[in-house]
Amino acid sequence: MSQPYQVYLVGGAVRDALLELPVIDHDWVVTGAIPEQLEQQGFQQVGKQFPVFLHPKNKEEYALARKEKKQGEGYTGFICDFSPDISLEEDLERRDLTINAIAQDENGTLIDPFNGQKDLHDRVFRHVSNAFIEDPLRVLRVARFAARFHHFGFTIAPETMLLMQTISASGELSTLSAERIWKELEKALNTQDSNVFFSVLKDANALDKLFPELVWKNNQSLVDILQQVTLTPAQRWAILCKDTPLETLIQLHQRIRCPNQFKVLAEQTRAFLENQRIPMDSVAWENWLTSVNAIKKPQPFVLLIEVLSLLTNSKPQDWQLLRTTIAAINAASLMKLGLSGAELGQALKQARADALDKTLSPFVR
Ligand SMILES: Nc1ccn([C@@H]2O[C@H](COP(=O)(O)OP(=O)(O)OP(=O)(O)O)[C@@H](O)[C@H]2O)c(=O)n1
Repeated sequence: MSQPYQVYLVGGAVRDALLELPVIDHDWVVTGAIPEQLEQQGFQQVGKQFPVFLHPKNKEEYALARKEKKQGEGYTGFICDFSPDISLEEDLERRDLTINAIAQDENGTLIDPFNGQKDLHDRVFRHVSNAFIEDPLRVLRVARFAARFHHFGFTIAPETMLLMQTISASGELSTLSAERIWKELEKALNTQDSNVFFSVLKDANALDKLFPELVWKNNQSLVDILQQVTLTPAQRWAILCKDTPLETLIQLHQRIRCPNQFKVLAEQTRAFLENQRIPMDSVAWENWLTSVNAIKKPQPFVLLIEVLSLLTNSKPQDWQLLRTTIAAINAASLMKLGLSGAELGQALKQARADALDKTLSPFVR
């Protein structure tokens, strides 16, 4: 007969509930079980190296309690032990921060062997154990949590910052994939204090290693601009990249495999600031023209105008006038002028570019 096993809620769900924040993802850890027991209950295994199972109904993640031993470089070089005698404490000990190493059993009782509740109360990010340095991604995670919880007044424990600097000095950051770096960066850009992400990386001596191309000037005016509540993550990225020369920015975007919507806006913004021009994507144009309310449903062009307005302290020419002008520039109106074929296409492009230039003229130096 199978042994009974225990299930605990862990990680972000417990932390966020204690901070009275909404909880979206639930991660569970299971002790005293072997994979077959969970499979018999309809759980589906998803991770091979780290045994993680999906709940048959709610699809939440259940991981077998585990201990790892680092054998190689980076995040992947682990030998993993997930035998059923691994205790909850042993599992929690290998987690990144004390505030992420609090578990809750099925009765709602908190199990907190590393005093995560105290650190939550004192607003401190503190590593749990020296296993922290075995995963270089944690430098980015701490920087991202620092941005997300900045308004709560969190600080990084000096001994944890020392470990982050140790990771940076080890060269292990170079083992992180572009996808993992982007994932953390994108989450940081979703917070209003995204500049904190970069200042923490700088303090950890990781900024030059992770984003050597970025020319980032951490001053109050940048922070004030980033604090605008209505900014989208892509707009924040464009603002953070404003001092990076266009050529270098293009290289950075290629290296980190930046998604198009972030890349285009940041490159267009920088091009304007350098008084260069990148031809506007015609699809973006059409979208903008056809959207009923450009503010409610921001299109790339509108996002660009907003960013340029903030960075240059100027206002664009009357938008409504631009919309009317551009709406009037369509194939039918140009055909009336006797244009057709390639000539018509070219004229259409030119007329739209002229109208765009006129609207954006206040931003051109
Ligand atoms: N490199 C990592 C990644 C994750 N964890 C542990 O796994 C938990 C779940 O990870 P994840 O879902 O990535 O992050 P959350 O802490 O839940 O935070 P959020 O989902 O809000 O980003 C973390 O709380 C932490 O205990 C860790 O120790 N080291």
